[in-house]
Amino acid sequence: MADPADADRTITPALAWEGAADFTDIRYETAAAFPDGDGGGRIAKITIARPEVRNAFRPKTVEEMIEAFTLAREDPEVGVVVLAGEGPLAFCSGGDQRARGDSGYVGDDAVGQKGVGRFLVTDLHVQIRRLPKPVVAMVAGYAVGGGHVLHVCCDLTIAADNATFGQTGPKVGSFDGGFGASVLARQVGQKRAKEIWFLCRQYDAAKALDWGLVNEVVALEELEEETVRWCQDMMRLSPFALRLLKAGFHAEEDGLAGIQQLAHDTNLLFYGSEEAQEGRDAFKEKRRPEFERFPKRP
Ligand SMILES: CC(C)(COP(=O)(O)OP(=O)(O)OC[C@H]1O[C@@H](n2cnc3c(N)ncnc32)[C@H](O)[C@@H]1OP(=O)(O)O)[C@@H](O)C(=O)NCCC(=O)NCCSC(=O)c1cc(O)c2ccccc2c1O
Repeated sequence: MADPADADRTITPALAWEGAADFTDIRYETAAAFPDGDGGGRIAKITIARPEVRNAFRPKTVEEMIEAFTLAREDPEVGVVVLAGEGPLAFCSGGDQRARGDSGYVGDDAVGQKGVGRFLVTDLHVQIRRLPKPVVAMVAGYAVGGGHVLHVCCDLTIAADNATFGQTGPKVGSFDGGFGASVLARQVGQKRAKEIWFLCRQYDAAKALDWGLVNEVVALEELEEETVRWCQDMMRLSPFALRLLKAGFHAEEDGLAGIQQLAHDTNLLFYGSEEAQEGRDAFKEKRRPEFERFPKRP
């Protein structure tokens, strides 16, 4: 049970967030990363805004998150994305059990899902893994069930002192044997990942830090300030280097799909070369490409 005293604690806002799109279940906001003008770019923040159910997600919530992550990806100003939950009590409590049908989660109003059970959150996991910008989970309170899997899928996690982590699937007749198990095992090791899933215990922030499940633990009040500091540090670095690093980390873990992303990221670089441009120009000019001009590098 959440500590009732936590309900009166407030996370200090660190940036002047501006609403950047209208959603029902989430908020999508962006802010200048360096309000003092000491750098450029923006940070995007996606907040699950259903505190009455500890930020559990229904199909519509996931649909909106997918749209928001697409907005963040496509915005050339945005360098880092923060994923958060509304309020001090929960990051996310996983799938909304009231929307759980007999063959997945069912949405009444979500596009293309009327009455059809799905695990749409799977698409969101893949999207976060593929997003060519760092994604930081900012965890206050509970990150449990599918909410725990969400933070596992993020690149970094900054936790508040009241954060509580755990998987609940086997308690409620569910499990995530996808990234929820495999990526978790990469993060904390097989024995601990199996413990988390097989015993369904809850772990406090100190234990999560000790296990390498989170990157940093701070007072709840300072959670956003600390998260933004980490984002600012990344915003000062080469975005393409970070993109390639993320793809590199996932290349092996995500199998052929991971290698594909890394390979296509190298295409982006190759297209900028004279050698690649010679191929394109020769085709357009209907002539033989002069690739002999380019070195056969050792
Ligand atoms: C998160 C809690 C530990 C918090 O406990 P606390 O005592 O602080 O608060 P309450 O229990 O009183 O909750 C307040 C209020 O919120 C409602 N609520 C909380 N979580 C959910 C939820 N997930 N769905 C619906 N409603 C929720 C709760 O009923 C209360 O409402 P009242 O009207 O009674 O006031 C604790 O709440 C808790 O343990 N929650 C459940 C956590 C859980 O089991 N989540 C689901 C796991 S399964 C899952 O998430 C999942 C999702 C997927 O999309 C998958 C996809 C593919 C494979 C697997 C998937 C999967 O397993």
